[in-house]
Amino acid sequence: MSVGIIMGSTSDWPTMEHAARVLKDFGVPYHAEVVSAHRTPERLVEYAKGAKENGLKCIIAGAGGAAHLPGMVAAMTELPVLGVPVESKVLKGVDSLLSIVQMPAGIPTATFAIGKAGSTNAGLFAVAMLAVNDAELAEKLANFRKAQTAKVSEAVLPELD
Ligand SMILES: Nc1c(C(=O)O)ncn1[C@@H]1O[C@H](COP(=O)(O)O)[C@@H](O)[C@H]1O
Repeated sequence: MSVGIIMGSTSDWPTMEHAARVLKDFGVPYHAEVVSAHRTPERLVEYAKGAKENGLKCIIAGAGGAAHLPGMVAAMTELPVLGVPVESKVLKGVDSLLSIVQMPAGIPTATFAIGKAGSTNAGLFAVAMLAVNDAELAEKLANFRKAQTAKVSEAVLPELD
């Protein structure tokens, strides 16, 4: 049981490391690497076609700008692909978001929020999918949610002067 994390460039790591952090914290094995539909198209084909037999259960794919990576991976595997739009400099990630979200019917690609929140949630979503068939992981996820709720409930706002 392991999760693949891929990204179009090393420059995406500050965003994609949040997905990796979630998986690490939940004890889910993952393998992160750079694969680009544009810059390493042959590597992409090899990665996507071999993903299932290499033991991956799902793939978290992050990319920025003309973010074709998640959709192209989804085109070549039946594994669930979770797309993370990385915030781009010029268009603030709206380009990445729209590139990932508007897939043609037949090749579903889950799309998360732009940036850190999306990457974190993609990690949590992968955990939730794996937890369906893993009672120990399901318990960890339930405990995480309880702790999060408690933290928010106990939050104290500052008094005004
Ligand atoms: N969107 C893609 C793909 C792809 O979709 O295959 N490959 C690289 N890129 C994106 O280009 C941006 C700039 O990359 P550089 O920082 O390397 O110039 C990154 O956000 C990357 O995800």
